[in-house]
Amino acid sequence: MIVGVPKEIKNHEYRVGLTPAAVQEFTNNGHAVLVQVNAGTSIGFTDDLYLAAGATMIETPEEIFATADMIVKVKEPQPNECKMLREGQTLYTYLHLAPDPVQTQLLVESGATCIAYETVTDNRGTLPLLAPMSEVAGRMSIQAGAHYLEKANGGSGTLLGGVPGVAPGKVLIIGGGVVGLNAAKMAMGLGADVTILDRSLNRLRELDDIFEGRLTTVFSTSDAIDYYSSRADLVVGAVLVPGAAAPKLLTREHIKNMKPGSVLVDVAIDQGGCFETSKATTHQDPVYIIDDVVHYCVANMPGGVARTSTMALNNATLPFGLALANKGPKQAMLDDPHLLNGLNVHKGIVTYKAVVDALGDSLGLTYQNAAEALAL
Ligand SMILES: NC(=O)C1=CN([C@@H]2O[C@H](COP(=O)(O)OP(=O)(O)OC[C@H]3O[C@@H](n4cnc5c(N)ncnc54)[C@H](O)[C@@H]3O)[C@@H](O)[C@H]2O)C=CC1
Ligand SMILES: CC(=O)C(=O)O
Ligand SMILES: [Mg+2]
Repeated sequence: MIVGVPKEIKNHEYRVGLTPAAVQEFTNNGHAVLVQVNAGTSIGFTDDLYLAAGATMIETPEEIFATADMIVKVKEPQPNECKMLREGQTLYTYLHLAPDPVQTQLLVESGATCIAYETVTDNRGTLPLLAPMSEVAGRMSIQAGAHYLEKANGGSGTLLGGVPGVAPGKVLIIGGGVVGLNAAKMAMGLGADVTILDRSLNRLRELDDIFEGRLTTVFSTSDAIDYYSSRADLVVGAVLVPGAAAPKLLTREHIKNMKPGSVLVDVAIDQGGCFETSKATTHQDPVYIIDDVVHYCVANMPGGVARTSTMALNNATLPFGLALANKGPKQAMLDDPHLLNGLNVHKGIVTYKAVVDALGDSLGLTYQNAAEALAL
């Protein structure tokens, strides 16, 4: 098949869908790969490296979208990219549709087969194509939080690790999955006082074991959020209900009761955010302040460390990408229920239940099971 890799166009998004090493795997399997000129140059993946891996370099995204059977990207397609997709073409990338009616409508209209990295599953019940970026974003959340706690950056002037004789800063992490675990590792490494909330008791047990009791685990209730957020210097939003819009767990009232100069990092913003006052921001303009609380809500945090993130993402996406190319998308999904779980839209039908639950009424969508839709 012909695989196309356009340059990412979201604000300060320097990741790229395929590394040169991944391109080599596709060409070794007999596929043609079209890569947009300069798609990876800024992170050291030069056009020469792609050429050496067997890619053909293409000047414009229009030509790539017009020619490729499968488009491999990182971020959700922007409106002008959605309009270039067509029936019979496969899109393999992050989508995050539940909080995004505009993109959902455009993908439905395109007729394309749209596979969302973030809803592909595995045998362990986790999300293997989301996990690497959650590892990155979880680690970055503490770096970002520490930065904005500095006085000159709008924060209270608190050092997360404290110093001998001065207590460390308090970090509250809401959601103890992959983002939460990685945020905790970084915060503990800095010497902060860390509390994690989760709805899963089993997950809280695992976290207690991993950190040998050195952090506080608390079952997530609104009462617990009330208590711990009012004392926190930094709150990281890290909940996920797969494919669905994030629940708004930290309300405007909670935020009013927080200490002035405290910082919120809403990593869950790509699913709409889990704080009532969150709205998506960019790497160029990452923060805003409401009720004296700094809000950091960058929806593509891993784009900030694009070289590490591109390699981490490709490690996870490559096996499924090769299956899609080698078997053809339909057979690859029918053979692998975990990949089939990634299918969100096919021939104008939304095949992911949580997306229809979030947007079905407003967009007039009806749900159809992914395997049935593929048979059409
Ligand atoms: N902004 C960005 O650049 C990035 C955002 N993300 C997002 O971060 C979010 C978290 O992702 P992961 O950690 O990989 O998910 P995960 O599935 O590993 O963990 C989510 C955790 O939230 C918990 N949870 C669900 N409802 C809860 C509630 N009401 N209260 C407390 N905990 C609750 C679950 O039990 C689970 O442990 C997702 O929305 C993901 O898309 C991930 C990477 C980059
Ligand atoms: C997961 C996601 O949205 C990102 O890595 O940008
Ligand atoms: Mg206040």
